[in-house]
Amino acid sequence: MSIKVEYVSKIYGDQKALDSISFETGKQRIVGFLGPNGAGKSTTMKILAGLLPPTTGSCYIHDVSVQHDPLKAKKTIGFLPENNPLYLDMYVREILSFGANTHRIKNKSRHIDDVIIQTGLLTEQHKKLHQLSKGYRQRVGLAMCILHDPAVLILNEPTTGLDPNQILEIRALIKMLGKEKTVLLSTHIMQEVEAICDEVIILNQGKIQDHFSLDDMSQRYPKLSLEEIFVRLTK
Ligand SMILES: Nc1ncnc2c1ncn2[C@@H]1O[C@H](COP(=O)(O)OP(=O)(O)OP(=O)(O)O)[C@@H](O)[C@H]1O
Repeated sequence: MSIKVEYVSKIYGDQKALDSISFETGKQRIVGFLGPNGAGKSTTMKILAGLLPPTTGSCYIHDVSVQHDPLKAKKTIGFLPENNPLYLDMYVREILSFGANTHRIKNKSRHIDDVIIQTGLLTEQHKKLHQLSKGYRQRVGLAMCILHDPAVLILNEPTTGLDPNQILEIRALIKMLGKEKTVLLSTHIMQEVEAICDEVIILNQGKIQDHFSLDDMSQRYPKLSLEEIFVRLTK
C-alpha cells in the first residue's frame, strides 16, 4: 500500500472538516482527489504531509505512520501546497539548493542538474522566481517536491491559474512523474482527471462518497460523465 488513511477526522473549533475518512491507494497510481470547495481535500493533504495533526485516526505512507514517525514518513513524501508558496526573491538554483540542503542531499549540484532537466527548467534556471511565468514557478514547486526522490507526491491543485498550454505541460510532467511515483492530486478540472488519473476519490462535506478506478467508471456509472458523477455525489 502506498497511501493509507484510517478513520481520519479533523475538527477545527466546532467545524468538522473530515468525518472518519478511510482510503488506500496502490503504488505508482495517479489518484484524483475531488470535491467541492470546503470538502476537506486540503485538510486531508496537510494531514498526509505531516503538517497538520488529525483529531482522530491515522495515516501511513508506505506503511510508515505519519503521526508516529513523521520524519521518516516525510522522507517519502513530496508536497506541493495550494498556491505554491515560494521565496520569489530567490534564484531557481538557489531555492533548489536550499531544498537540497534541507534534505541533506549528497552530490547536490549534480542532483539539482538532474531535477532541472526532469522538470524542464533548463532555460529558466538562472532567473529569479519572480521573473518566471506561473507555469515555470509551478515547475519549480514540482522540482522542490521531487528533490529527495520521494515515492509519493501530494499535489494540491497543481494547475490552478495556468494558461491552457502550461496546463498541458504540467499535466504531462505529472503523468511522467506518476510512472514511478504515487500521486495524490486535487483538482477541480474533471478533464484533467480523465487525462492523467488512474483512479478517483470523491469527497463531500468531509466524507468519502466514492473511490473507483477510471477503467471501471463506465460500468459503475453507466452513461454518466465524470462531471455528472461529481454532481450526483456532491449535491
Ligand atoms: N484553519 C482552519 N480553521 C477553521 N476551519 C478551517 C481551517 N482550514 C479549513 N477549515 C474548514 O474546513 C473545511 C474544509 O476545508 P479545506 O480547505 O480542507 O477544503 P478543500 O476541499 O481543500 O476546499 P477548496 O477546494 O476550496 O480548496 C472548510 O469548511 C473550511 O472552512
